[in-house]
Amino acid sequence: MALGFSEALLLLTTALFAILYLTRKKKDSRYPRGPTPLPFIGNVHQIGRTPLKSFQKWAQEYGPIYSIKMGSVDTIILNDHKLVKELLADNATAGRSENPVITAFSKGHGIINVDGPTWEEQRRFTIRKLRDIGLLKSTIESKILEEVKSLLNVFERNVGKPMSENRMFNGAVVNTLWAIVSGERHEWDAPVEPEILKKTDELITAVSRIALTGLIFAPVMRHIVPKWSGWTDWTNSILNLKKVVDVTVVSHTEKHDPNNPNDFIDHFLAQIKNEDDPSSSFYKENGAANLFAVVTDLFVAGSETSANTITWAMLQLSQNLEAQIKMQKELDRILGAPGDGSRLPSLSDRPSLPYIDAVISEVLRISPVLALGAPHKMLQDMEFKGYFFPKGANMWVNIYSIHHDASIWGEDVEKFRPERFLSEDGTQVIRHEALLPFGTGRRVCIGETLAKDTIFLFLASIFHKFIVEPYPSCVKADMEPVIGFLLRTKPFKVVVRNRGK
Ligand code: HEM
Repeated sequence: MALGFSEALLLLTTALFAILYLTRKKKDSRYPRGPTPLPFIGNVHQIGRTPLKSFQKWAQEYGPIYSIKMGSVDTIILNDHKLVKELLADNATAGRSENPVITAFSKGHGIINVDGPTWEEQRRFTIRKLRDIGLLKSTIESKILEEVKSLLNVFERNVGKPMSENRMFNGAVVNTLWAIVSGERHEWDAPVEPEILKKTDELITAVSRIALTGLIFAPVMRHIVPKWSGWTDWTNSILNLKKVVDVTVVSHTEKHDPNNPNDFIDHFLAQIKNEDDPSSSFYKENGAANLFAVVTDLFVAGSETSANTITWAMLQLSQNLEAQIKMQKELDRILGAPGDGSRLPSLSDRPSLPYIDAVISEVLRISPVLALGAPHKMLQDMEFKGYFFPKGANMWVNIYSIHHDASIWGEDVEKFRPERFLSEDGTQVIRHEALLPFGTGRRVCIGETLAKDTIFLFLASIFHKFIVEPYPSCVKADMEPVIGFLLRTKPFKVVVRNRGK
């Protein structure tokens, strides 16, 4: 009897599943347990529309270390801050995924998406140079304050009008980073948007799209549905940003004075010029490729994360007027009452402003914008507390679940309460070991200090000058995050009033 098409398809699929099941590689019995995966898609279908809740549910079911399969990739999820700190300090966990969608961005260069000698060399150099630039007289602080002044003007022009959260801080944050990297400053609030801002925005939109279509978990889609999956926009946006960065690099090369570096690109060019070791990641063309990759890494890692965190702070403070007023009283004590006699905050005021520090920690706790950090890859087999982690497996830190664990933070874990980061008399900031918004260990974020300085100066300046209230339709805003490449707020509006008048 001849088989019909659907019977043949069913037979073929069953046979395929059976072959996959029988030939699957047997895992070491100490490999972490987890929900049963399907062939090809793994556990992707079980993650659903509320991934953070699915991850939390699995942690309750399988414990602080469990495993899932993202497509065909073995992925270990860590949910306990003490275990995370111990594990991520070990070089064996410091690799990065070889996902072709992600590596299209950097092709073996830069910091974020590479491991091995290139990563070590580029990371060490970038940390050192960001610190050096921060110590120079034209400090990072003055560059941030330039942007703060522009932002205050925008707020001033909008007093009494509804202001949408959408892209409220992106221009100012990208400009801060661009000023540090290239020494150039653009009017981001000008009628014609600067190219660097436009292209960074395009790239971030493209990243959000590939997070939504699932391209990262099923890279094969780039060959089958390149447009729909977001692959075409993703690769185009990389090329477009590269063109803008290249123009700036060329103009820096033409004017380059190795004895007088002014910005990050100048420092990098001097390093390339002095490098005579062919195995170095600064050597000739390799150095040039790393320059582009590191500059774009700083943008991608630094701009949306900082801008989104400031947006979360706006939302929380507009919804929690009591905390906002406390913050303003503290600011008035140090900067003077808002108005003609007062001044802008500076980084040296920070130790005298513990409440703001506590507000920033609480925002980073409740809304860690990189909720699952950045995936790590096991560089070698590892045995750890009775578990076995094989070389090549991915490892994610569930920062969100650690930050929302009632056994660590107490029953009011979902409440915005900056006081949890203050001593009883309110004068000292408490550093909590389970607060990990920047990750930890060998791969910890290199921009933590810059991000905290930026967030501090932006919030202190805005809230000293303005009262920020919810727009009437947003009085009880929905605080649930929108999940994509980053945790974002749902759309909301605020109205600002001048405090000094
Ligand atoms: C609120 C702002 C920020 C947050 C929440 C944040 C968070 C993070 C996290 C969770 C990681 C992953 C750590 C890991 O792999 O375990 C990371 C990595 C990184 N961040 Fe940030 N970040 C922020 C701002 C910045 C800024 C301003 C810069 C640079 C100017 C930056 C540069 C980087 C780089 C280059 C990496 C990769 C480090 C590596 O792979 O070795 N970040 N960040």
